[in-house]
Amino acid sequence: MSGATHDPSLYRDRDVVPVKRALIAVSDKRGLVELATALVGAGVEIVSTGGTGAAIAAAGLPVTQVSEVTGYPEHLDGRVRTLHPAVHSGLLADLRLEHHEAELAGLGIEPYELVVVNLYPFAETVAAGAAADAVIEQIDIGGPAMVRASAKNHANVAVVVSPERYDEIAAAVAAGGTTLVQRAALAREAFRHTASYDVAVASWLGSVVAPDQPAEESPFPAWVGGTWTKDADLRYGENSHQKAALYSSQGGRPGIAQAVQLHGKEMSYNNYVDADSAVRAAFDFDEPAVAIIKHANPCGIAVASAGASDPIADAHRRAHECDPVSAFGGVIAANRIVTLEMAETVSGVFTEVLIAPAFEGEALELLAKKKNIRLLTLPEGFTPTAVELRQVSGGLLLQQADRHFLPASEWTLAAGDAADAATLADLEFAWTACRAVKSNAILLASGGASVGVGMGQVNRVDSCKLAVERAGERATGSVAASDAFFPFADGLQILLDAGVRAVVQPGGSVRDEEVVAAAREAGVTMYFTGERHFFH
Ligand SMILES: NC(=O)c1ncn([C@@H]2O[C@H](COP(=O)(O)O)[C@@H](O)[C@H]2O)c1NC=O
Repeated sequence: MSGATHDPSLYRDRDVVPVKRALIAVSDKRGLVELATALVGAGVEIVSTGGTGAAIAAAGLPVTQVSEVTGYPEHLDGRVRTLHPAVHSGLLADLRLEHHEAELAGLGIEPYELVVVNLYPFAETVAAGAAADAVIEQIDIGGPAMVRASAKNHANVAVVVSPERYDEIAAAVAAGGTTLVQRAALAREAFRHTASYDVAVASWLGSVVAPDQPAEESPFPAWVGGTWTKDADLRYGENSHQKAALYSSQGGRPGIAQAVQLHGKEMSYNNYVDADSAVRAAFDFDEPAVAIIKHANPCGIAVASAGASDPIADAHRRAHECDPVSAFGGVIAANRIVTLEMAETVSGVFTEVLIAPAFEGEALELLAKKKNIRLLTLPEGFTPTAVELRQVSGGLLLQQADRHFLPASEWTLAAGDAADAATLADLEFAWTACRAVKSNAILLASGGASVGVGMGQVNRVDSCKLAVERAGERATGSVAASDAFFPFADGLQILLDAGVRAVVQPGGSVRDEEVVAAAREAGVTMYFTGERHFFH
């Protein structure tokens, strides 16, 4: 229980607070000298920690070292510097209260009206791969303590945690002081900053130094922290009556949210969802690949054919040919640089979004002539998501992303003759590509390109019908992949009747014998992978 009285009549009004004394301790020294110059120009006394004070003094500006205020040298390798009542009482005194003012004066402690702090670069040190002890030294203790104290006391103190606010704060100081509204906004920013910092520290300790369980028991920690900052309000959500916004995860790996838009109208909520699916599908492949997505499902997916003169253009052309009707208004992802040749084929089709690692100059120039297409590049350092989070009411599901594609060498031949190399390559392509198709998924492929996709049906028979119908004549001689086992022979029979020549599926149904017999009777090769690719 705090000792505060909370008697509203005791609080004196304080809106504009003139700044007479500022405490500055910053790791990131960008803009420091300019800010200090402005403050000194406005008659502000500056108190600073070692490195910050040295930088200010080197600029020829007057500065008081914090050790002079505390009467203690900075000690324990700098672990204790500002952690002292002479500092913290000056930050926490609520000068709206007469007795705080009197107590502070009695102790001979002077208040601060401005605190400028940014914290030790913890996340950057982790990212640089530093050893645990070096990382621990970068857990800032004194900084967050000052930030939190000043933010709590924003009735009296303005706290600045970002160099982006320096101009604004210098202007306020010069104009006579900070306003309560301004200080409250800065306090909000300050607590978000320390909260994000603590999440980063807690996550690192929980995953690197002291995992909750041995990794072989569970790769998932007992606690998951995360903070996200808003990038943009979107025009609307999945539908126009739903409001929506895009957030970036702080400290996470860069992904679709950080993609750079080079051209076109604002990205919509559905554009982001589909672009994410498209990128994920294209990056399931190591070889040049293109995925065309509609409503989170591929309507075409292909890798470059061997010896293609322009591999990514070839992959796109063949992905498009899978289902040109559905590709209208599609979202395309390429896992290689978009070439002029690919741009030429894309420009002939109405396309919502094209996202890729980069664009050749001429490709960008050509596509940018089209008003309706959005062109995006993936952020630097992009890698496919390794762990997926999904919200469920009241909680969150975490799972490792499905990026495990058993090669044909690990499959079991269940029916027919062993496939030749070309057929096996096609089966491997189909098996990988069908991961990107919502269950129940059936994908027919030929020559490293999908030719018919049956997606999202609540029984496998309908997925087979859909895949065969979409493939038309191309079903004959194609190969098929099924994301999970055939529970009966009926779905498979549809594929066999359509002329499919080889099938890959997990196997494992109680009626596998019936299913294998149907394949044998049709003289069709069938492999079991022993692993499925459900996708919801
Ligand atoms: N130990 C302390 O009392 C302490 N007080 C302030 N700091 C941090 O020291 C940094 C500034 O140090 P310098 O001015 O020496 O470059 C800031 O990031 C600030 O958050 C401290 N460092 C760590 O906890």
